[in-house]
Amino acid sequence: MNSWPPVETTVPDRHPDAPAPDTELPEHYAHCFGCGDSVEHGLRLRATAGEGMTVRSRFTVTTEHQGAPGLAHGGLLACAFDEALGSAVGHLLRRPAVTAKLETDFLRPVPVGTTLVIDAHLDGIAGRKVYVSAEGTVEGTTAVRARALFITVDLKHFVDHGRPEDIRRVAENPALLGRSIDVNP
Ligand SMILES: CCCCCCCC/C=C\CCCCCCCC(=O)SCCNC(=O)CCNC(=O)[C@H](O)C(C)(C)COP(=O)(O)OP(=O)(O)OC[C@H]1O[C@@H](n2cnc3c(N)ncnc32)[C@H](O)[C@@H]1OP(=O)(O)O
Repeated sequence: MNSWPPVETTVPDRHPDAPAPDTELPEHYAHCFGCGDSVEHGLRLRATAGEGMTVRSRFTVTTEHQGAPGLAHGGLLACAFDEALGSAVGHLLRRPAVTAKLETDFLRPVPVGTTLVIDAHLDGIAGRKVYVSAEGTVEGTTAVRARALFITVDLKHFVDHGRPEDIRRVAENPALLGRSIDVNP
């Protein structure tokens, strides 16, 4: 296995405004496929802040998430990890960030009807680069591991690149961003 993080990093402190351990984390965007309650067949990940630089997420696999009969689609599992890892970065650092690289190891199939518990850990930062990893277990057995590089960005990143009508909807109704992000800090 390659060394991780792949570059020299420092381990940051939790942001002073990071949610306390055991706090249930809100969805970050109502229309997010990973966590949004408005997305009918979305993953609806639920997350809780952990101790130190950790966040625990849970994803229950439904019939809409199949790739093979009765088994979760690997791409959707990767999506669940993207969300879980991004949630750790966003909530613990209180900074917007986007995924630049995401790698997954699928060790065991994940059946429909089971809940994957994803423990994400923020491993280190180097400038704008944030390295984070996670392990997903089903009934105590490791099923998926993932590692990712997130890059911190300004909120302007989303305004510049997002579809204008969606940006406008959020500006008109900031509640779409849940309680995670203060658009007028
Ligand atoms: C007040 C705020 C509070 C906030 C907190 C709220 C709580 C929030 C809770 C929850 C959060 C949400 C959870 C969501 C989870 C899902 C996230 C997603 O799915 S994001 C969508 C998919 N990803 C994209 O769309 C990115 C597309 N890519 C880009 O836009 C650019 O490529 C970007 C921004 C990633 C980098 O572009 P550049 O121009 O800004 O910067 P450059 O110089 O290219 O890269 C910076 C450094 O990173 C390295 N880098 C970039 N990409 C790399 C890669 N693929 N592999 C290795 N290194 C890479 C570069 O080599 C450079 O390194 P060197 O500083 O020179 O050492």
